[in-house]
Amino acid sequence: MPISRLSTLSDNFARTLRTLLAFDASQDASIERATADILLHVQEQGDQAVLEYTQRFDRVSATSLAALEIERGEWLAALDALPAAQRKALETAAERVRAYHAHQRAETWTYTEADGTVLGQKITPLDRVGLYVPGGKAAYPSSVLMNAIPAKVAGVSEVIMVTPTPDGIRNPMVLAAAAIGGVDRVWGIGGAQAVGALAYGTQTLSPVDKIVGPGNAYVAAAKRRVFGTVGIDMIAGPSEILIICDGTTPADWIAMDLFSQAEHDEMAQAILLSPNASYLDEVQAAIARLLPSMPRADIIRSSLANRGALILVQSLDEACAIANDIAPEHLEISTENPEIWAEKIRHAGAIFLGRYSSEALGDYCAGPNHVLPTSRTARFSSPLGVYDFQKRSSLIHVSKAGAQTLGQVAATLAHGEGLQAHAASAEYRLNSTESIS
Ligand SMILES: NC(=O)c1ccc[n+]([C@@H]2O[C@H](COP(=O)([O-])OP(=O)(O)OC[C@H]3O[C@@H](n4cnc5c(N)ncnc54)[C@H](O)[C@@H]3O)[C@@H](O)[C@H]2O)c1
Ligand SMILES: N[C@H](CO)Cc1c[nH]c[nH+]1
Ligand SMILES: [Zn+2]
Repeated sequence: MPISRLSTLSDNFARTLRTLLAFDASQDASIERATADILLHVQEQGDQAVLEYTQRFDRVSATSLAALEIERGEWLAALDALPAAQRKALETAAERVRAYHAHQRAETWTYTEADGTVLGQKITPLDRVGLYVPGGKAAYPSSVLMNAIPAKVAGVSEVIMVTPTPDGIRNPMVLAAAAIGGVDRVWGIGGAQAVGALAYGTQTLSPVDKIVGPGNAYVAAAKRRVFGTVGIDMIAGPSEILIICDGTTPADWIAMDLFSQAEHDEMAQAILLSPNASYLDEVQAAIARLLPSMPRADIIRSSLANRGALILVQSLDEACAIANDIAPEHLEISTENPEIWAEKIRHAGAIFLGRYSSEALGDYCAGPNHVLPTSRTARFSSPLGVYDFQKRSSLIHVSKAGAQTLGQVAATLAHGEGLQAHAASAEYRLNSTESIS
């Protein structure tokens, strides 16, 4: 099974690791060109461009964009028809995701100074957001919940979901999840054209204020490009898993954890760090043995061959340092006393502690969000959360007494900046004889 074996002791380790990580799919030149082209056409031609790209990439035969809206009746019917076990699992996951995200809700706050001046921060939910739910190579009902629930917990009034329907096939579990998650409208469109439609609006689809959600390299590149016209949450591209293992977790478990992210996409990245060379041999053997039975073996094989690695480290301390450099989307710490190592981790989208916390549980139902920063952006980005759907406005209510002290400070600074109107605006209120409060 071709997967790179690296050792931190080899001379070229740092360079090899960089090459392995360097590939940022959303920056790939051909993907960038194609995405720019698609966005331009959507901006210029609206509905017609979205329709044509959807026909081309998703092989959908609709003749108007309006025909690609999936009506609420269809989601409710999908929910009703869902096998009981699937419905229960979706509802359980939704409940856990809601409970977790309720902790993130920020509230408006104020405080009052001695002279009666009130300062604070007002929290307002966004008006209208677009959720991108991927659907090219797999259907993601779980991503519907992960996107929609924090938006609704934040109080967003209009939640518009887009998701591709390859060959025109509408996934019933995705539609049922839209009903459970409280989505307002659903469109069967995907890729860069869907991001463009949400950002610029078309004749049929009104623009949104912010686009959130994960997607493939085209989606990630499109989100990067429309940022500024709309807000975006982060770059959540092809999935990544980094595992630190002390060598005592069953090798099959770790092999399957690597597969679990590799199976998303040929561009997904799965890496194992261990100080135990014979354990890396065991995991490699487990990969070779288990892979042929996986339905998505081809995707897993490409992902592991192109972007995967089993890396021999000198110590778990060194593994933590490498993890911080990689800043993975998901980090599993599969060791004794994982808390000790977790304390040393500064950059990771989500940290899974202990041998029983498989990353797959976080993907579906642990509660925290599975929309996470990829491509090393965990150095500065956070998981999708309620905070992505809330914005803050500063509140400033200066009392008459406060205007006397603040007015002097402001006027002095304004004169220093040579901005006389600013100074005068503050000074008018000094020792004012006006009786207004
Ligand atoms: N980071 C996260 O939180 C997270 C969560 C779930 C999934 N993911 C990732 O999301 C991705 C989902 O990818 P997907 O492909 O299954 O679905 P997707 O919905 O992201 O992409 C499908 C769309 O890509 C476009 N496309 C495909 N080939 C194209 C081409 N040659 N030119 C232009 N456009 C093209 C099409 O419009 C198609 O509708 C995976 O990489 C997965 O790892 C990430
Ligand atoms: N691992 C993905 C985030 O990178 C999320 C997901 C959804 N379904 C399965 N996995
Ligand atoms: Zn996953």
